[in-house]
Amino acid sequence: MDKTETLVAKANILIEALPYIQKLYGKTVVIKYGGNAMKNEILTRTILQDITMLKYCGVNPIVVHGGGPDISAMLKKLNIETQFVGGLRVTDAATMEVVQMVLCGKINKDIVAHMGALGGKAIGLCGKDAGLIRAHKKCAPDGTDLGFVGEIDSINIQLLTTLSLDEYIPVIAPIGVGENGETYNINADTVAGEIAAAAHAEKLIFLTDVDGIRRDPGDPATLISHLTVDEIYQLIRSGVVDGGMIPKVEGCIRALEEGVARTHILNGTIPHPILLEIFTDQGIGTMVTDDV
Ligand SMILES: Nc1ncnc2c1ncn2[C@@H]1O[C@H](COP(=O)(O)OP(=O)(O)O)[C@@H](O)[C@H]1O
Ligand SMILES: CC(=O)N[C@@H](CCC(=O)OP(=O)(O)O)C(=O)O
Repeated sequence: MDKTETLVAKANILIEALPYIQKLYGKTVVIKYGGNAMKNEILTRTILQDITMLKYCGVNPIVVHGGGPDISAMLKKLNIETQFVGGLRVTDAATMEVVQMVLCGKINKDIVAHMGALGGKAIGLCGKDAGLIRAHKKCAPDGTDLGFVGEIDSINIQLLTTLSLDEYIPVIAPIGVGENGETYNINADTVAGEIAAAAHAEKLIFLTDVDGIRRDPGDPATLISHLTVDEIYQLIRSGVVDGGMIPKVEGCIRALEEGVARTHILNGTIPHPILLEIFTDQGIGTMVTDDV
């Protein structure tokens, strides 16, 4: 291949993205970046590059991040025991302080700084900023006292719209604020689902540590590329979808209820998962929609 042919081949790759960019131009894409997918700095960089690239293509990404493993590691260092009930961390006052420090003080600021270094105007927020996520104490179905675990009442979507229109990329830590200023710990998947629903986003993407939903959770060859909401309910009932996957599919269902067209569960431990999903025909991972 001579120099011109190489340049034309490069240009063609860019041009292939055009129809996908046209479809998403000016639309909102909510991306949940899970703690289990955040472990490798080089891969994290490719994800933050993808998000920055989306913004420069005229798409409005909103990022919600997790950080469960980092919270657990910090609690362990501090000799604070941690317990999960139904996938939610039982959060007493001491745990809440650590959750807030790790999510808002460390992970949120690290993501914002990395995205800033890549040229993205990332702005770090938690639910306390301008009442972004209002919440009240959540009651577990079995009556367990979950402490400061929150249930979402409302999302200040106007704040996110304003920031997106001003070219910012909101990066949100999943902490809610109560009526009297209480701090609440909320599962990041739940926050992402509610924000996608409130924003009437075009897409909701969960980046996790598996390639999507599998018929046999231990066997990568059983990846399911498309599921409807009815099929998801069957998979939950049969125990195939379990543990940390449950809040993700619930987030998908919540977003679909509010008119979000497509929701996806993707592997965040491979390079450029977002661009691969958005800018290629085949897509990757599992797509959940409300019809066939
Ligand atoms: N049917 C399934 N297919 C794939 N993974 C599943 C399934 N059911 C449960 N899981 C589990 O869900 C996990 C992802 O959730 P989680 O660990 O909470 O990730 P994150 O930190 O990204 O939120 C997977 O690592 C896997 O162990
Ligand atoms: C109530 C509750 O469980 N909150 C989560 C918030 C962080 C989170 O959801 O992080 P991942 O997405 O990495 O799991 C926690 O304390 O771990």
